[in-house]
Amino acid sequence: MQFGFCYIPDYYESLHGSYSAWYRRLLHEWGTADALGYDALWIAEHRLAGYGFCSTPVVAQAIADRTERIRIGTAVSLITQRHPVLAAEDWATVDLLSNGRLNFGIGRGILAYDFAAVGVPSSESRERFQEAWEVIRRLWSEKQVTHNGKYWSFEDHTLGPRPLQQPTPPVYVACIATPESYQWAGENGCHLMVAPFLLKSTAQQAEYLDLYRESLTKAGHDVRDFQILGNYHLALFEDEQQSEQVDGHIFQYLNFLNSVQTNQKQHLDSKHYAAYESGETLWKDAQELRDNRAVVGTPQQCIDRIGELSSACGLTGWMFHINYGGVPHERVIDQMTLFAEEVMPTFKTIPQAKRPEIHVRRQSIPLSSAAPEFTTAARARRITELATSYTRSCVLFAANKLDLFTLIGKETKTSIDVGRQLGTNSRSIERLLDACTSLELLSKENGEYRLTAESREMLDRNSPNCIADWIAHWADMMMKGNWQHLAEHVQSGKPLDLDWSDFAFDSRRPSIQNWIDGMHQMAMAGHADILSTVEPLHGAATLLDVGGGPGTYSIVMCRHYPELQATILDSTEVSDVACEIVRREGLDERVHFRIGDFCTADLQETYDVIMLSNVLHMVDKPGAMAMLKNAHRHLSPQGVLLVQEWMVSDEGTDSTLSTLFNIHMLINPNGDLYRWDQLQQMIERAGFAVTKTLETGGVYDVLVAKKSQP
Ligand SMILES: C[S@@+](CC[C@H](N)C(=O)[O-])C[C@H]1O[C@@H](n2cnc3c(N)ncnc32)[C@H](O)[C@@H]1O
Repeated sequence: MQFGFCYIPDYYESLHGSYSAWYRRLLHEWGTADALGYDALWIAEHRLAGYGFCSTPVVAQAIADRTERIRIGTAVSLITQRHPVLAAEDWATVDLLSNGRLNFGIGRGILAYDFAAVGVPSSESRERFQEAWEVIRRLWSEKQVTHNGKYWSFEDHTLGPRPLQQPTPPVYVACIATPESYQWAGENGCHLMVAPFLLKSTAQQAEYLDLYRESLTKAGHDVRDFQILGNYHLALFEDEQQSEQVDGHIFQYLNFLNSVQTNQKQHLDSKHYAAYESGETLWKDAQELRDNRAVVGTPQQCIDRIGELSSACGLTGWMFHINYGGVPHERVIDQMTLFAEEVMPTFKTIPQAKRPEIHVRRQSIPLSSAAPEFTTAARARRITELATSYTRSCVLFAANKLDLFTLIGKETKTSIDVGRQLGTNSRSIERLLDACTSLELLSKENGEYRLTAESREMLDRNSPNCIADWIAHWADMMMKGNWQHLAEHVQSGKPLDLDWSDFAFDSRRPSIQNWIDGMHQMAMAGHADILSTVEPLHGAATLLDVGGGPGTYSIVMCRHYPELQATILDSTEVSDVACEIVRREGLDERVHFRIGDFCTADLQETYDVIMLSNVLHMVDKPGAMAMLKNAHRHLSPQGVLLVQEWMVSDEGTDSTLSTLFNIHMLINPNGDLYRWDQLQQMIERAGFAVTKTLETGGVYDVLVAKKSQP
C-alpha cells in the first residue's frame, strides 16, 4: 500500500505570511515526508492565485533538491493548457534532475478560471488532453517525432533530453466523474488517481473503478500492475478531544472551494463536464465530508477507515490532503509523524529514513532548529544495522542463487508452493521469502508472495532487463572475494591477485562467466542505450572499444549505426567469453576482436570513435593517463572519445555506490575512481577537450571529448 500527500493548498496572507515564508514551511513539510518514509508527494497546478501552484515544474524541482527518495508527482499537470513540447521538456528535465523520481499525473483541468487565463476553451479539453498526451508520450519515448494534429503540429523534433525513466515516467490519470476518462486511462495503460469524496457514494466510485479495470484488461494489461490512489482529506489526532480543531480547517477549505466555484469568470461548458455540475452540491457540505468522506480520527480509527475504504474500492494507495484550510505547519508535521509511526506500519514496511538530519520528533519543531536528537538506544540500533547490513546482501544472493524470482515470476505463491518446487523445507523458504519481503523485493498478502514491479523487471530471468548474473557476480565478489580481508588489504596497501577459477559462490557457474554476463546485463539495462545516443555518430565508420569486456556497447552501437565496424581490445580470456555473446547477437561480421593491453598497444591505425567504458578505473592513475594518451594517438582528427565511468562525489565520502566501489577497486585490480573535475582534467591533459558531460542517473556517468590538439 502506498501513502503520500497531495498538496492543493489554499494560501492566505493573513495566516501564512509572505509567499516565501509559506514556501519555506512547505519545503520543510516535504523534506519531513521524505525522511519519514512516505512514497510520494503530489502537487497541483492551478492559475488561480492562492490555490495550488502555478509553476509546478519549478516547485517539483525544489522538492527534488530537498529530498532523496520520495517520488514527486503532479496531481495534476494541466496538459490541455500548454504547448505539449514545452510540457514534455520541463517534466523530462525534472525526471532527470530528480534521478527518475517523477510520477506524471495528468488531467483535463476543472477550473474555468485556469482555462480562461491562457485562452483555451474548456469545451476543447478532452480532445486537447488526448492529443497533448500523445505528443508528450512520443517525444519521451521516440527519438524523432513529427506530429500533425488538430491543435499542435511540428516536424522532426527530437526532445533533448528525454526523461530518465524510459519509455515514460509512470503516468497517472486523474478521474472523477466522467466514465470516458476511466475508460481512456484503462485503454492507455495508465495508473489512476481518484477523489471519491467528490462522488455521491463509495459504491459509485467502485462502479467507475470496475469500468477502469475492465478497460485495462480489454487492452491486454494485467490490473495488478496498476495503482489506484484515493484522494482524501486527512485529520489525525491523538485523542478524541482534539477532534473539534479539525472541523474549522475542513470548513475553511470547503468555503474556499465554494468561493472558487462561484467567483470563476466563466463556467465550465456543461456539455463536457456534465457529471461535475450534478456533483457540485455534494462537496459543499463540510459536516458530511468530515463524517463520511474524509479520514478523520485517532490512529486506530484511521486504520479502520483506510482498511474499509481500500477494500470497498480496491484502492492500492492514498494521497492525503494534509495542508488545507490553514492547518498550522506544526500540526502538519505532527500528523505526518503520528501517521508514519502509528498508522502506516499496519499497511507496509516503512523504508529507513536516509537523512537522519531531518528526523522529526513528534512535538512541533521550529523551522530553524530541525536538528536531530537521537537517543543512545537509537544510535546503538543504527550501528547494529550497519554491522548486519551484510545480511541483506546474503538474502539477495541466496534468493538469486535459488532463482526464487524467476520461479515466482508473474504468479502468486505461498512458501509451501515454492518449497515444493525447490524440493526444500517450506519453513526455511518462508524465512527467506519474508526477508525478501522486508527488503521490498517481494510483497506478501495473506501468506502469498508476489514480485514487486522492481524485482519483476530486474531479477526475474524472463525479463529483458534482468540483472541476475550481475548479482551473481557481486555474490562471488562479496562472499568469496577479498572483502573478507579488507582490514589486511588496507594495512598492506596491496590488492588480491584474483584467480577466476577459484571464485564461484555458486559452483555451477565459473566466476568469470558471471562477471562478463553480468556486465552485459548491466549494459543492456539502460546504459548501452544512453551511451549510444549521447553523441550523434553518423558517418563514423570505425569504433575501438577498449576493454570492451562482453562487447555489449559495441553490439548496441553497431545496431544504432549500420555503417559502423567495431573492434574490441581486451585480454584472451575475456575475449573468448565475449565472442560467444557477439555470435549470439548475430554481429560477428561487424564486431571484431584484438588481444592486447591498451596502455601500451600500438594498433597501427586510427578510429573514428574510441570508447573507454569502465576501463579507466581498472588501473591506477598513471595507467589511466597512458590509456587516455594512447586513445589520443589512435583517434582520427575529427574523432569522438566516449568515456563512461563510476564517478565519486566531490568529497568522495557520500553514501553513493561509488564511495564503496572505490574500496572495491582498491582491493581488486588496484584501480582508482575519480571525481568529475579530476577526470575532466586528465582527459584534457591527454590532449582532448571535453564537449559534453552526462549524469545518467544510473550506476555510471558519461563524458564526451574531441581532440583539442592533433
Ligand atoms: C569493468 S570491465 C568493462 C567492460 C565494458 N567496457 C563495459 O563497460 O561493460 C573492464 C574491461 O577492461 C579490460 N581491461 C582492463 N585493462 C585493460 C587494458 N589495459 N587494455 C585492454 N583491456 C583492459 C578487462 O579485461 C575488462 O574486460
